[in-house]
Amino acid sequence: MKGKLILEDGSVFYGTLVGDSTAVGEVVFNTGMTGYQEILTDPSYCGQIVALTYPLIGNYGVADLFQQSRKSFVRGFIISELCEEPSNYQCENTLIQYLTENEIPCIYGVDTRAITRRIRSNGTMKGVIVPEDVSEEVIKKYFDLVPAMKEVQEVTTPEVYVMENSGPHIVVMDFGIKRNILNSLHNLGCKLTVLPADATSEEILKLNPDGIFLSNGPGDPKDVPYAIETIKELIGKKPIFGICLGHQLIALALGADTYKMKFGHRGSNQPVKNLLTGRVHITSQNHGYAVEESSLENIDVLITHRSVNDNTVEGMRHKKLPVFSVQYHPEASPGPDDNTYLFDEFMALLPKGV
Ligand SMILES: NC(=O)CC[C@H](N)C(=O)O
Repeated sequence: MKGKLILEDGSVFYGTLVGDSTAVGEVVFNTGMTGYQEILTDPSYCGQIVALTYPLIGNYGVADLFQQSRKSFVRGFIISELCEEPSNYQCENTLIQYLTENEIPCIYGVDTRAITRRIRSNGTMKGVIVPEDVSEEVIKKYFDLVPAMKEVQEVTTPEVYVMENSGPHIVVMDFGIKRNILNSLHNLGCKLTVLPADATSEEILKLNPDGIFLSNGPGDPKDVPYAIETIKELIGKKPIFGICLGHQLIALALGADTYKMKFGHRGSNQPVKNLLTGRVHITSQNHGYAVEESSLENIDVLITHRSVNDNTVEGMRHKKLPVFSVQYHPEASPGPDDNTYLFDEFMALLPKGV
């Protein structure tokens, strides 16, 4: 079926819909050449319509192995050329079938580079995907739909679960965690107890963990004030490591501030400088908010990493307490393995970690 994507600035892009896709969300772009299934199932994209800048998507199909969470939480997907004949030894299904079976709205055959240029000039915008004949009036109604601000509640685990192991015990606060973060910690021997986002500090400390991990997740970090309060109560009591949303929540809990970036960082080729070693690592990223550097001035933290592209804060460490975090995704999936050393650094902070 023919369809269109309408952006908040009034621009319209015509293409083909998978099924009779309809979607409304914040339109963002990802520059990764591969990893479309990991992007689809990364809960941090909940509430967003993702445009992929790489021109050919679907060419290696989909497989359960790449799944990063129980389902896809993206509101929609925008593709230039959708490959319907994948070729790969791991391929279990075609992308188009996966999108259809999982009812993920998608428009393809559109100029994703033009869309990206719009977003880069105007900043992240709301967008709507609809069949071609849908009237202006209905489209306006979609735009007026206030996006649900409860994304973390939508993606977090509904119940506590444990991944057994013989090493240190980590409590994971799940704000929308990617499977490869859990696997990265589990592969290092950690026993993981995964708690919902609204777990209290008493519930966490009662488990007497060796360390606490704060996950990635969707939306504005300021939309989860209850988690900020919990983290305030945990800082200094146990070693803490945070990734992406977890990093932003640590900053807010320490009294620093976060802000919305113009169009964010999403892709698997983002250069980040480790200021402690001087080395530049290629990183996988997916974030639209960042920690405000000036707000860290009077707080006891050291900026440890910076984006080489725009100098924004990409990592920090408390000067006295065992708390550190990064804005990017060291577990990759998709992306390079350059940054797995951060999980080793977390292990080194734990009483039973090495
Ligand atoms: N990957 C993440 O955890 C994203 C964090 C936050 N939702 C942001 O967009 O900045």
